[in-house]
Amino acid sequence: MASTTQFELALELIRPGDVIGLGTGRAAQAFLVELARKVQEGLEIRGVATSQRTEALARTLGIPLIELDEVETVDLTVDGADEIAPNLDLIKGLGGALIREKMVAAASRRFVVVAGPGKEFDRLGGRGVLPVEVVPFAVEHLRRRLLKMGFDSRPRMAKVGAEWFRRGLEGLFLTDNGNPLLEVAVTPDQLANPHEVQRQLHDLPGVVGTGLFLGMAQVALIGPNPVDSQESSAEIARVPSPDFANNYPLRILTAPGVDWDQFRARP
Ligand SMILES: O=C(CO)[C@H](O)[C@H](O)COP(=O)(O)O
Repeated sequence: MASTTQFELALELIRPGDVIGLGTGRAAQAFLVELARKVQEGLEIRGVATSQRTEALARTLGIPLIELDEVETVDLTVDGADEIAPNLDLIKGLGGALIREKMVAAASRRFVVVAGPGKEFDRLGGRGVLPVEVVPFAVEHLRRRLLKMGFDSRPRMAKVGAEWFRRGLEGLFLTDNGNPLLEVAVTPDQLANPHEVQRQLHDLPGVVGTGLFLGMAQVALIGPNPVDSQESSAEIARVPSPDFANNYPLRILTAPGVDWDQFRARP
């Protein structure tokens, strides 16, 4: 158990024939590398990618892919998170894939978060940023509407040089859906009732979706994540050395009402 990583433990939840939701971000991609190894050894699964970036990496690694359109349910989704609250409410989407990630998670019988240190917060909003995807029409108008609701925001700008950041009009970052991403400043007090905030934001015409993933994750596996740069997929291919993994305790968090042993056994 000492040298088990969060990615190896997530792998143990997979059964032959499963459809696996493939998350986006460093932790999700480290899981992809482990999954690819199992596929090479003969494990038969099909993956549903949550972003173009993940799709490209999965293809490179030889993981068979299908579209979400082809299935009603995904057996297991493994994805990262930006914030994990004690009840496993999450903030996701700082990697820009929140809408597809949420669609795949919503279709999943089981949704497991893999994360490195630093993602756990006593209260949602601890990191101070909530990603919100909006339509490209009248972004400044939308920002003013948000400000009147008490939410300051700024549009994410395209990062030149990182291949997965698509450059949009006026230098805005655009998601895989072709939409800008607003980084909304939030505090734990503002997110004290995250369901209400979710409702308010969804009620605003022009908002496509938020990075609030409420009541969706059943398990979070927190452990070493050795990938500390998103600058190239070469970085992503780095996997934990046994020594690195040994130095971090693996922690298993469950949502209210979820028992790890039952979850793991999966009838
Ligand atoms: O939601 C996400 C992408 O939209 C990522 O899962 C989240 O940003 C965590 O990424 P990382 O594992 O790189 O810290």
